[in-house]
Amino acid sequence: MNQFKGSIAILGSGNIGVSLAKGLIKADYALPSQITLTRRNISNLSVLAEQGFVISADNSAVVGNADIVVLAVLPQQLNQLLEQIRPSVDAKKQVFISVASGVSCADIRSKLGEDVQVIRAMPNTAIAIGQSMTCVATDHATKDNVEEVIRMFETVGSVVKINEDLMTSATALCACGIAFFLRAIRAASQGGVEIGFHADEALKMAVQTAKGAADLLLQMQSHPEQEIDKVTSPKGCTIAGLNEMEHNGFSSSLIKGIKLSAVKAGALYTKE
Ligand SMILES: NC(=O)C1=CN([C@@H]2O[C@H](COP(=O)(O)OP(=O)(O)OC[C@H]3O[C@@H](n4cnc5c(N)ncnc54)[C@H](O)[C@@H]3O)[C@@H](O)[C@H]2O)C=CC1
Ligand SMILES: O=C(O)[C@@H]1CCC=N1
Repeated sequence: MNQFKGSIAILGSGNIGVSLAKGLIKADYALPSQITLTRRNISNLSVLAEQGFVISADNSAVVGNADIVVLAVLPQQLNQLLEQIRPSVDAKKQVFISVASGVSCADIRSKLGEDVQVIRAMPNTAIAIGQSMTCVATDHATKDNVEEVIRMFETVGSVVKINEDLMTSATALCACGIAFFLRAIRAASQGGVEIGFHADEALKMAVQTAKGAADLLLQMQSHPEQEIDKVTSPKGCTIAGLNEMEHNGFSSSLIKGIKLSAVKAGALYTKE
């Protein structure tokens, strides 16, 4: 695998920033010494410093030395960050990757300069273990820069390039989506406890069952209903349980939740 040669800055090293940093190292895309992590309170990053990452609270200085800059603060923290780094931006040197929900490439260019290269990426927290579903979009970045960003995120999971206007939908389905599936696994394990298993074994069983379901679809390239049909014996216990769940709104609640998350994902940022 071709290691990235330059320097990466992750500005805002919270949940997703740190997950990305860990994933890139695990995938051998870069060495810890090539990645600088910033955060307002850097004492929270001391464990990562021990692992060889460069740690800083000075966003502006870090941007000046970086080739790839990942913007990983909350949407409501972004404008302040962009103001801090603007003096250090060199449109010919850095490529900006924003993972911030609901902030367009044009919004970022309007703060950093119209000639700046901005690509949006929407990963999920499974990026820490190389299993992210990441959607990538841009409105103007060069083909070479988009290809490098796709290569970067492909080292830590799957990538789909989408139109920028679908980015909030991707946020709901994939970035929020991991929480929805995690809650479903938790609920299944709670059901397992009610029918006789200890919590730890119920969780283990639910996790492996969920993993098997996902892998069946990935490896067989089949449709969920095709696989469900193989489980539901006539007059059997699966169809009884499944229909009871549907009567209680199982699919409907998932669809409604995803739709609400998509609306919210587009409404977290104010341009000022
Ligand atoms: N958490 C997730 O699963 C995903 C989050 N995102 C996006 O990633 C962004 C970050 O989300 P989280 O990691 O969940 O939030 P978080 O709150 O865990 O991380 C944000 C970090 O930025 C730091 N920060 C704030 N202002 C700063 C500044 N001026 N300089 C340096 N650091 C600063 C905060 O101290 C915090 O550690 C958001 O825009 C969110 O929409 C995108 C995909 C998935
Ligand atoms: O909940 C959020 O707002 C962020 C964006 C997608 C995942 N977490």
